[in-house]
Amino acid sequence: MNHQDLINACREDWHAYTQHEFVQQLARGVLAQPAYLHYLKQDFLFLKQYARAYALAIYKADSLADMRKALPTVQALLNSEVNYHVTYCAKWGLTESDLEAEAEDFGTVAYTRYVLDAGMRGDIIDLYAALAPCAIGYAEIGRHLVADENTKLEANPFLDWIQLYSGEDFQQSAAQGIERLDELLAEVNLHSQRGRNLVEVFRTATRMKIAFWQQGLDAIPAVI
Ligand SMILES: Cc1ncc(CN)c(N)n1
Repeated sequence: MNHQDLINACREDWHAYTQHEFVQQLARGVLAQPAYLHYLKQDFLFLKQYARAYALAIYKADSLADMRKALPTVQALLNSEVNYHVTYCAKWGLTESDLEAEAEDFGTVAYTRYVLDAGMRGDIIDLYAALAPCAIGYAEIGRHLVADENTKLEANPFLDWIQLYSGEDFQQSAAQGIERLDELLAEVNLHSQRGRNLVEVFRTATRMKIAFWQQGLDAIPAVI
């Protein structure tokens, strides 16, 4: 099996994740600021936990060569994406201490601890299956948004976000992650118990991604 089998096995959830209303509003430049700010703060907390989970891939690897394969992504997360995120948040009036002081929302806790748990109780393939919807999904969203004629590319307050995830650096690092996942999945039969378990890990992580977008939208104060 390969990563495409994982996506095909949970098409509806995948669609709900990659075409979520949060993403549509961001693409049209109409997303309410409280939703975006909540997302940015939670995403900072997410990235820290995600880096911990990715570091688990080094712990779970059997050989030195496999340990090294996880290192570029851990480095990219800690030295590049998190730094970029902090700089980017400053443009929205959020300092690093604001980000650090933020409490983790329920969706952030549920999602990140699910990934850590799937990785800790399973092996390296379970871990990669739980990590995968992040990079694969954001790369797909980035590519789709720049290619879609309905995306507002001029005077869109969220253009930097679209450029980050459609950009060469992120696309390349996602492609490397997919290559590694496919290498590991090649030894598994999709229709075996093992294959079905991996689909369930991937599906659960994808459902958590839907909830993560939704918690951003839910942060918009109700108008009474
Ligand atoms: C929730 C989430 N998922 C994925 C990414 C892309 N690393 C992110 N920044 N935030």
